[in-house]
Amino acid sequence: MKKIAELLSFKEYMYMLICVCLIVGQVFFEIKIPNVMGELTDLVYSGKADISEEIKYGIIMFAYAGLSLVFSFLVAYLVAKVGAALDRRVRRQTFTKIIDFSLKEVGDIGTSSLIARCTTDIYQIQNFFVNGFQPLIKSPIMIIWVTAQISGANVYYRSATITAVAILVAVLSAIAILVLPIVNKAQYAKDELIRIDREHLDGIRVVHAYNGYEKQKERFEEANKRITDLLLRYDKSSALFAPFSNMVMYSLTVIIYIMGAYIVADSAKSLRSSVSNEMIVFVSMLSMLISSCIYLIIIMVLLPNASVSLKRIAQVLNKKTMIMDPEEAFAKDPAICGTLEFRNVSFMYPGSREYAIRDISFRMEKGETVAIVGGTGSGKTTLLNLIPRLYEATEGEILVDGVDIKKMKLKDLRNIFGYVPQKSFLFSGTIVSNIDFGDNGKLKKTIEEIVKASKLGKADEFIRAKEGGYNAHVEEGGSNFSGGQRQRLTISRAICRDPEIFLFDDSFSALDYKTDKTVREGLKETLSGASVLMVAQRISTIRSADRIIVLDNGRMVGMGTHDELMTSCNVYREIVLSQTDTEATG
Ligand SMILES: Nc1ncnc2c1ncn2[C@@H]1O[C@H](COP(=O)(O)OP(=O)(O)OP(=O)(O)O)[C@@H](O)[C@H]1O
Repeated sequence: MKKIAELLSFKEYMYMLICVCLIVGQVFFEIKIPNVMGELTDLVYSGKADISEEIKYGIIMFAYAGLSLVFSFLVAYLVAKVGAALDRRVRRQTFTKIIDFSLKEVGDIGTSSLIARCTTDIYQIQNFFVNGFQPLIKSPIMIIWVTAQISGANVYYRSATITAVAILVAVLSAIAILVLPIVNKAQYAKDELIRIDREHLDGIRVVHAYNGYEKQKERFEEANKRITDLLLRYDKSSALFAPFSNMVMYSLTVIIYIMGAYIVADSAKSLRSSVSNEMIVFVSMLSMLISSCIYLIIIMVLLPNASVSLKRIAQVLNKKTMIMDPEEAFAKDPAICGTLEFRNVSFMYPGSREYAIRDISFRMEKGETVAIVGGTGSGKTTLLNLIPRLYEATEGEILVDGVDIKKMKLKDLRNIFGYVPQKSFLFSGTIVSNIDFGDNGKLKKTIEEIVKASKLGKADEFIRAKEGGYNAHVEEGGSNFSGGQRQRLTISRAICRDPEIFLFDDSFSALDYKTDKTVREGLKETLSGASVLMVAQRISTIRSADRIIVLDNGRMVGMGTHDELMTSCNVYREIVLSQTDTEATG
């Protein structure tokens, strides 16, 4: 809450203050109306009123009602203005926070939940603020003011009112308390629904190819039913609000009229007009009092929705980012570049009890090409992900250019690498915006440099063949490109970054053997200064590496050249033999 409150500017706080003043004005004018009505009734009973005087009272009441309406409109306008600004800032703040999250924090909350929090939860908060602010401030003021006004009224009226209000508040508050856990569950059930939708869309090819509709429908239906049941329970509980409140209000009005009738009958004839007048004014005040109580309680029903959303946003904003800049950053020596060292590095995924990699030590010199090979799940990707600190090593040290990566500014560290992930990822935009992506602390790339990188990544030819060439549109996830084309574009992106160290995570797997070879040779010739750490499954891809690291079950079981490992490392030899002769020998 504090974090959200901090997002408002001084000017916006002033707007809120003005709103409060306007609401006080609104209440003042609304309360004036029954008082004027009382005076008019007195006048009518006295028999001294002429029509012009009655019209005068009518105009006064009309003016009060009009002023209250204008004030209400001004409040709504200012609140909408502040609400829109708040909405925008909460959205920005949440997105900025998520951008800083490491894979661990994203995993902790879950991608679908993060999407829901950035969209529906922020909307709930904004909606509550815009629609709830006015009644939230106005109702208590109205209740206090009206109570003060009717405090001098007949003791029977007062006792009946106090009893009715007490019943109303107790019952409606109990309903509101009942509703809170339902809202909480419904919000999380929505996350689950988004997760299923997302998964279905991501895996749509598999669903179609495997006729998996029924299974998907079942999963969706299950989650959908859960959310419908919860919403139904919420609606059923909230549905009691209006009828119950109306019942209390009408019953009380009837009770007051019955009491009034007895009181008038018992009064002296000369006092009857003023006693009936008191009753009429009291009933008008009463309707204001009860409707304010109802508004306040309706707000209490909407509040759980907003407060759950607020809590979910606060969880994101307060989540500690585990991977961040050190307090005192270490500037690396510019003369040393392209070296990488692992010192007894181990890593365990959050929530896992087993090490994904264990006690890894090696050193890569500038300009060297080191390949990592190993069976499925042996820890190759994990090892690579630790270098740009996508995850934090559990034990040991990783040094880049002689500096512990934890002591470097994240931006400086990541500027050193050209990272190509296992799954080629393209952003929606153009080819140019995808190749020239991010910031590497150097000058913005020229189109010539982008083309040069694309030529090296063997992407230039198909880019030119595309309609629009380098400005061709890239759809979400790069879905209008083939797997191989996506891989070449992501390789070109890494080359364009002009890094000291390339990190390739099985980045040549979707290329045919010839292209794989040409790209690697091109890289070696043109970027002879850059070091390369590459994960690859194909022996033909890694065979010419200066050194090959063999992983097995997270442990390093061999290191050396292809020929050395063929004689010294069983695991390596088995991998080579398991591949066809053509693949193994290139
Ligand atoms: N996010 C994660 N959470 C928990 N465990 C994980 C996670 N990612 C990977 N693992 C586990 O860590 C181990 C190493 O996985 P990793 O992806 O590094 O293997 P890999 O050698 O790259 O495999 P492949 O060749 O199949 O890509 C595996 O046992 C895997 O199940």
